[in-house]
Amino acid sequence: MFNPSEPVFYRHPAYLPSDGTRHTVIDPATLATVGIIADTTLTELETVLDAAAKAQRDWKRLDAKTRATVLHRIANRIEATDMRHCAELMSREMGKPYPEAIGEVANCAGAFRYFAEMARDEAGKVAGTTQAGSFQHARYEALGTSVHIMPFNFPILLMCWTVAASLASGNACIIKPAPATTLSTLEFMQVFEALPEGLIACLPGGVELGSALIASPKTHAVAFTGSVAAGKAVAIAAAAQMKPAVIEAGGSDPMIITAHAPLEVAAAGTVTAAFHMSGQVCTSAERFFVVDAVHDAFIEKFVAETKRLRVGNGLTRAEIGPLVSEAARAKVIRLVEDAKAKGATVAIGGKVPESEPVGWFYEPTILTNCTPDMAILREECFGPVAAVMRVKDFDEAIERANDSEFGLGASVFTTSLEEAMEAADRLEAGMVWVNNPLIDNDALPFGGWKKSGLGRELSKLGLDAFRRSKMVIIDHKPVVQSWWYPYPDDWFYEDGGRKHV
Ligand SMILES: NC(=O)c1ccc[n+]([C@@H]2O[C@H](COP(=O)([O-])OP(=O)(O)OC[C@H]3O[C@@H](n4cnc5c(N)ncnc54)[C@H](O)[C@@H]3O)[C@@H](O)[C@H]2O)c1
Repeated sequence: MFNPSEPVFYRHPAYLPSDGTRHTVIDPATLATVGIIADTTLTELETVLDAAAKAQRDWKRLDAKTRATVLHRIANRIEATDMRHCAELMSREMGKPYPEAIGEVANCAGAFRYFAEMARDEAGKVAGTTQAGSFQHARYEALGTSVHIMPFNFPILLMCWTVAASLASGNACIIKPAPATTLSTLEFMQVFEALPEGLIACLPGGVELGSALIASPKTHAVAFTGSVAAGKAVAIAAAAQMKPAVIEAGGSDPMIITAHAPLEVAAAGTVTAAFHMSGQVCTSAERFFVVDAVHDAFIEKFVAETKRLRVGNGLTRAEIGPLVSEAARAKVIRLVEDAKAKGATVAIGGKVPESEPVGWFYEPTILTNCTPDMAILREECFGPVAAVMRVKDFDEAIERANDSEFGLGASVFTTSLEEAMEAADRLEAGMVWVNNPLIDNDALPFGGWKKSGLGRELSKLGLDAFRRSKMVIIDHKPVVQSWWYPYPDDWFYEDGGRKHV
């Protein structure tokens, strides 16, 4: 059994790498080594892809009901398994507070149940026919083997969203976890026990392995979640192979506090939206636009709520764990210092906590008096920092919120129905939340506009990403069609030219 004081050396049980490189996972709270992982070699990759192709040939031929039964078994297994070890590994790998890690894993069963039933519900479309005696329809079929390239921040939940849809569509799945969160992902793989051998695999590795998976002729679809820069590279690499790719990229979500905001609720909600997982949620609220009429009252409450947060190791009673890496914290420091140099005021935080000198911690921070020339209003910060800008009114807030190359999510706190509906209409984002940020729903499409992504996860769109349509026309009463060769004589002018169609 896992011993937290001993680093783990991990080799994938099915494919033991012999001569590959290794990477070390460091606990960002203590800087201790959590594990040393043997990365997948390109030779091993071929073996895994061949096994996936073999398993997929049978999997895709199964009837939808049987496939759904297997997916429900996976969901049952997730619900029945003691996931404390997996959650603890996740906390130690990337700093996520333990209750959030256990919550993430517990939430995964829903996607398997949802896609199991959705794939059963419809497998295509029967169209009204263009002529009698013809059965004209489109059916959905599996693509083959899908590649799932994952980020560190929700290594298991986000993997389940696309893996469930892909399996339900009849595909094999190859998962490439983020190097930092390989151990918890490998630990979670036990829930796939009910699947035929070879149909799913988790391969440790970095960018080189991810690129090889996309380039391989043995893979047929890509699901990527990560930064905008990597997402662009993945989209281009997939396009070069004409492979469909769902790209879930980064963001810098706006949060609007209107003159009609319920301030108590807004202060509590924004603390979670900004600082949940130390701001390392793709839909973390980073840019705050607060209407002048309530600005000072809101900031007072926002600061008071933030004071209640405890910074510390995610395995202790702390809400704010460390950033995932030294580089991640360096970026936060750069953005805060740039904002301060350009006139921002630190309302709270703005520094490395004295209580946590070892790990990659940063205090939950509120910056006021922010202006659009500050890098923090242009770049994704991905840290526990709320950059607040005072705006004249609701219209200015919407305009400022949309002034971004990102378009993942956007949130508003208001009790005005008119403002809520206006915000839903006018915000340029793939997801809009009014009075309840960060929520998702398996039945609704998840994804971003602009540079925040291409394609959608979850919902029917998330299923369609892993299947291809085939138009099928069957004439069950065969007749010679009027337009078939040779052309009838009366289609010609007397001089031999064609008259009309
Ligand atoms: N839109 C969403 O749903 C969503 C959800 C979670 C996280 N994110 C974003 O993810 C980022 C944080 O995650 P991260 O730091 O792990 O992201 P990252 O881009 O550094 O890495 C993500 C994954 O891509 C792989 N990778 C990187 N470059 C690659 C390439 N050229 N070819 C193939 N694979 C490549 C990495 O090894 C890793 O597995 C943030 O920007 C966050 O906003 C987005």
